[in-house]
Amino acid sequence: MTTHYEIIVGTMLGASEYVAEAIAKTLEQLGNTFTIHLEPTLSGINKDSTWIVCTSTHGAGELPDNIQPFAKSLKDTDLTGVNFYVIGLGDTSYDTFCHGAKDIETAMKNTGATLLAEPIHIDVLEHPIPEDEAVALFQRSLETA
Ligand SMILES: Cc1cc2nc3c(=O)[nH]c(=O)nc-3n(C[C@H](O)[C@H](O)[C@H](O)COP(=O)(O)O)c2cc1C
Repeated sequence: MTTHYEIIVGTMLGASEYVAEAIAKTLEQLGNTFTIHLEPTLSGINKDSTWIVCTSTHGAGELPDNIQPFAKSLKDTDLTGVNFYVIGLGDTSYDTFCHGAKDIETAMKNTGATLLAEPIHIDVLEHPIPEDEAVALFQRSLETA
């Protein structure tokens, strides 16, 4: 069955965008379709699709600027029935490792949306090319979801 995926990207320096593109390629090879959102807005994202939030963390554990308006708009929104995955990029030298991804996971759950698999948190210190690790882990998530 073909599934459409809405890939919501939070990025400052582009690494999460590369990860999103690699995930999209994998999904496409499996016969699915996708849209990548680099300036995500709630109204622009299809609620009948599966969502993937792919975001880094910046500042002192904050979400990148481009995804902050989207994250704020989740408050008081009902997304019951929406299924989602989370892929976070971070650096374990910060004690706020992947806090942005963790915050948006909580915000999504508070809307009533359903997390389909354990969130993926990639340490870019250990994986300087995070897309390879992300694809490997995400393929496992698809199998268990
Ligand atoms: C100024 C700055 C602050 C950062 N703060 C955090 C942080 O608080 N927690 C974390 O896990 N990673 C942090 N990182 C690491 C980034 O999340 C990591 O480099 C990531 O790969 C960047 O992805 P992007 O290019 O998609 O933004 C920080 C990086 C920079 C440059």
